[in-house]
Amino acid sequence: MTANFPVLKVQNLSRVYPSGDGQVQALVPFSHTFAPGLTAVVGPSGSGKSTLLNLLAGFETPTTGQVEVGGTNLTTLGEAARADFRLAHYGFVFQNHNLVGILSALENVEFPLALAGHSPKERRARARELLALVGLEGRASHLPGQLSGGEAQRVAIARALAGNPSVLLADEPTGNLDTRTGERVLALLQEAASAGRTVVLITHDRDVAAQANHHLNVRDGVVSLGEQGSLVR
Ligand SMILES: Nc1ncnc2c1ncn2[C@@H]1O[C@H](COP(=O)(O)OP(=O)(O)OP(=O)(O)O)[C@@H](O)[C@H]1O
Repeated sequence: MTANFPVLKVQNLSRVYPSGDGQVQALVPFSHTFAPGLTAVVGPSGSGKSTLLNLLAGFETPTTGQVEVGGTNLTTLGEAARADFRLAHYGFVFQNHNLVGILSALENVEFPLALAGHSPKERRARARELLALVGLEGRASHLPGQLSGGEAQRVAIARALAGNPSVLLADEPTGNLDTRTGERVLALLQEAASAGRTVVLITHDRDVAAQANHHLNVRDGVVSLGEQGSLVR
């Protein structure tokens, strides 16, 4: 069953970085409404994919334009309000998964729920449920260093889903994984997308891109709507 999650929309979004005496136009202004489902962002190295993801997350400030989720303009929120907004609406799955090394798998999944003010009992129950969803109920007490790469990535997905986010941003989440584990991680992201979330995934993998519902090509900072894999290296 799909839920109605708030829509992710960008208007006239661009980013210029200073570079030596000059400037790099990392992202040329573009407008787009992300449809619910899985969007693959593809393009050559240095084309602007990470810049786009960082802007969508509000980690970077746009040079022009804005990012909106459910009509709220992320760009004009102050730092603290933006952090709260992110906690409520976003989940992140990055390749180095950013798990907290001294916390167990279960505690890592609980972490965003603790920040969001859920009671210990409530967050433990939800974290257990999510670890089971990603097939890791047997690894709850493992530290990240005691998990395989694929297991750690699945913990990262469980953590990203903990706050029931509208928007899930993933940067090469299958990049380090063997084919079978990568497929499992992708299936979890697809499941999150088919529930009605907007999942935006950067990938260099043609097979991963082929499984997305929507495609954005980025080349020299220019974003275009693309057929699957047309610009994947
Ligand atoms: N903080 C920064 N300062 C200056 N230039 C930057 C900065 N971050 C990125 N760039 C430049 O902006 C362009 C886009 O970089 P970006 O990291 O978005 O590319 P990418 O498509 O994600 O590349 P890759 O696939 O290699 O990760 C590149 O030319 C890069 O050198």
